[in-house]
Amino acid sequence: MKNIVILTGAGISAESGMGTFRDEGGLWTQYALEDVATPEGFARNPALVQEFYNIRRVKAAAARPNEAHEALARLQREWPGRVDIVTQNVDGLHEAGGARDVIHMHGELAGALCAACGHRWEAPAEMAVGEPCPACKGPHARPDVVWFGEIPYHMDRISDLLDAADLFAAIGTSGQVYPAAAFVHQAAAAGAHTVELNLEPSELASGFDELRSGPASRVVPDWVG
Ligand SMILES: CC(C)NC(=O)[C@H](Cc1c[nH]c2ccccc12)NC(=O)[C@H](CCCC/N=C(/NCCC(=O)O)S[C@H]1O[C@H](COP(=O)(O)OP(=O)(O)OC[C@H]2O[C@@H](n3cnc4c(N)ncnc43)[C@H](O)[C@@H]2O)[C@@H](O)[C@H]1O)NC(=O)OCc1ccccc1
Repeated sequence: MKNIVILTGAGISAESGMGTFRDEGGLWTQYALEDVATPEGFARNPALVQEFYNIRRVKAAAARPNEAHEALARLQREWPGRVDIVTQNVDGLHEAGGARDVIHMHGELAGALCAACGHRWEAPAEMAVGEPCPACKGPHARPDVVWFGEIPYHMDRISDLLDAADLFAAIGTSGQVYPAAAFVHQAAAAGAHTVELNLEPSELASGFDELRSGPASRVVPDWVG
């Protein structure tokens, strides 16, 4: 039976009030990516970075999944083959919508990571600068998210899933950030049928076999059927 791999981006959570990065009024119009989503930015001004993620963590905790998240969870439950969800999003809305085994390739707002010893634990709603690590007691806590210049999580597992995909779908992503933006090519090379579901065709649209345009809360349930 067909193996389905689904890549999601900020667009799937837009209608849940999470905003996106590069659209009108997006996060990267309010903050400089270099200042808040790079290790160098964290070293320069950890207070600004913690503020940036504290605001998003509180927002994500209050957000509700939308019909797109719920439709993907239903597909996972009802499809006789594999359905793997790989997300670039750091919110927990896929799980809140009922999905399981979601692969967070860019980390999660709900997680804290010790930059010194690598220990991971559940992040407090508001993480302070110099938040102590419960393991090494050092003041090196950071959000457990993947910043630019850092290696995304679970890349080997994702690569194996792409090589075995029969159907690849990208939902709500602009295709401007690598290595996620290259997944469609790896899946296509493995013989997968590829479909992009987005508000409007992304920069990568020509690389897909099929395009479905419109708000995720409508086009994803329609696509799942
Ligand atoms: C800017 C870009 C050029 N930079 C990169 O790609 C760099 C690499 C790089 C540097 N220079 C380059 C030059 C050329 C190519 C690549 C590079 N990448 C990295 O550094 C990555 C690490 C990148 C991760 C950075 N962290 C994020 N987030 C976590 C933190 C946080 O969230 O704060 S990235 C961040 O932006 C990414 C893309 O954003 P999208 O989700 O696509 O959101 P966007 O706003 O852009 O688009 C929204 C879309 O939704 C649509 N939409 C809106 N509303 C709706 C709606 N209602 N319904 C449907 N669709 C909708 C819109 O039309 C739009 O198309 C997301 O992944 C998001 O997580 N690491 C790495 O490469 O390591 C080595 C490596 C490589 C291979 C294998 C191993 C190691």
